[in-house]
Amino acid sequence: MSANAQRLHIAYGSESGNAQTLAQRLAQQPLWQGQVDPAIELNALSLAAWQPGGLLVIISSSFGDGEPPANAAFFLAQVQQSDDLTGLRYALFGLGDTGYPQFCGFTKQLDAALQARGAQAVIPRVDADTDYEDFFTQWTAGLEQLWLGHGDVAAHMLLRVEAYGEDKAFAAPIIARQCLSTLAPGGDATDCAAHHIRLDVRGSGMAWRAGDTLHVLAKNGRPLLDAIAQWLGQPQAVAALEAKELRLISKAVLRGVASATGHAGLKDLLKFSQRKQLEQYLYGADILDVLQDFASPEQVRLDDLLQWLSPRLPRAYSIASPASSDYLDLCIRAVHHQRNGRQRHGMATHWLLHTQEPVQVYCRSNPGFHLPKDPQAPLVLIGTGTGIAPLLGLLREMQMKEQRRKVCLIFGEKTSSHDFLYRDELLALQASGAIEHLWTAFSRDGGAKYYVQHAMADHGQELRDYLERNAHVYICGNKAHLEKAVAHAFNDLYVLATSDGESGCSAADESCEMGDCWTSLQAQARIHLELY
Ligand SMILES: Cc1cc2nc3c(=O)[nH]c(=O)nc-3n(C[C@H](O)[C@H](O)[C@H](O)COP(=O)(O)O)c2cc1C
Repeated sequence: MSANAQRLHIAYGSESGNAQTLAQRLAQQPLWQGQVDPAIELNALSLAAWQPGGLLVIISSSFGDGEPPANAAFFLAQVQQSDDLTGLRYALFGLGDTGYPQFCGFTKQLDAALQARGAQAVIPRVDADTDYEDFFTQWTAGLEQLWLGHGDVAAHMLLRVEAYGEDKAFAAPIIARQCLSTLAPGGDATDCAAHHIRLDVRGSGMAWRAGDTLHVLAKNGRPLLDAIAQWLGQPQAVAALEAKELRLISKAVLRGVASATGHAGLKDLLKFSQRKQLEQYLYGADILDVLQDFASPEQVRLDDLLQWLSPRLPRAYSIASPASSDYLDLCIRAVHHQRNGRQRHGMATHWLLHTQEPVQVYCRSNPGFHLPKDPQAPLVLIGTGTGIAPLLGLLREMQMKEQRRKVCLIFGEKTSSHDFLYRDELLALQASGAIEHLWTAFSRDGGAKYYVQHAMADHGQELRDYLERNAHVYICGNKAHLEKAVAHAFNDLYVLATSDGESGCSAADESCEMGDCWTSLQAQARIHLELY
């Protein structure tokens, strides 16, 4: 192509500068120097003055509700007013965010409008998510191939993130279930506390990064549906309630039941002053508990119940896999308890552990738990139980990107013999140097209780070294205790160091003004929390 003196015209639509930066970077590629003009805003491009033989390269974001950025809206109008654009050859790179319902809405609309008028896409349109660097690199390489006359590579390049969500989930088969806990001699699979689950998402175009969450739309278990139908005396309730949320009971449901029954105890429980008692009551309760405890079947109509209950809610799990791979790993804990004579288990967890059907899933971004931008920044990873999952995701993503950071991992669980989750993989990462320090805190290994905060205190000097080198701290685990315990342990690192007569910190490190190390780390956005 270069031999026949083609020209490349690069135009962008950009609100906050991302597309503009990419367009400018593209214009600077050495391959087409002398045959490219500086990148311009899309609105400055005149289709009436278009010279045949050029290649139009458009990089644009979408804004508002899938609309053009302000500096691109006029170009779309020009396209829409054109009758025939045959002979116009273009490549279109869309930037968007799958968090918006109209993902890449503008660039999809522009692509359709250009094609409808006979323009020819030399590379299929790109739909890129916020993490667009990889796509941009591949797309640029495709353009270069095209420029050199190897159009085939580019013509078959499909760089598209699919925007999945609650209304459009991906059906992912489960291809592995594995017990992560070492079972006691004679123990069976029901004693297994933590499980590794692998989902096959090949071909889905699903995008995520380590630290993101997977949302699972689980089905309600048949025993619960049957029991509610039996209580109501209405067999049709099974099908009617299938898509309803039967476990996470909102106040709106309780108000509905209270108004239908006039139950004084339930009305009391709904008072603001009773909010602690209400929280306790609802912990582990399902709608059948509420009906049995506060209503009789003749007081509740199925139609009313359907109105009170919300659609079933997705359950979120931390992803343990690196960015957008073929398989998506989870680490989940099986929870069981008895209440009102019925055996209970976590709805989605039970579904993931037992279903033979593909599971409806979609990813959601969790930017607060992504790897730090600075590729040198060391990491302090602290996780308890299944809280290891996103930390493992970060470690695996670093491996994939060949990032060498200093990493220390503190893992807490009950016993070393049963609960050292992902033991072999973690030890292998340590042996390879990907983890510099691996400290475990097994609380029930005998003697005094030993938790992650104790491991932190025992390795204070190493931790202070990490913090002074601007380490980022990632914490995942139990909402009730972990954050507080770890925050105290960080503060103590400096209090103790100072009382020992060591400064424990360099003058350059603000985090070392650490009467309050924790607050200081938070203010510097170096604490990343994922608590549940
Ligand atoms: C207020 C706002 C609205 C947005 N609306 C959409 C949208 O409807 N569809 C989409 O795919 N992305 C949407 N985005 C994401 C942007 O397209 C994305 O951040 C892009 O990288 C911005 O590129 P730019 O800096 O070149 O404008 C929106 C972002 C913001 C801040």
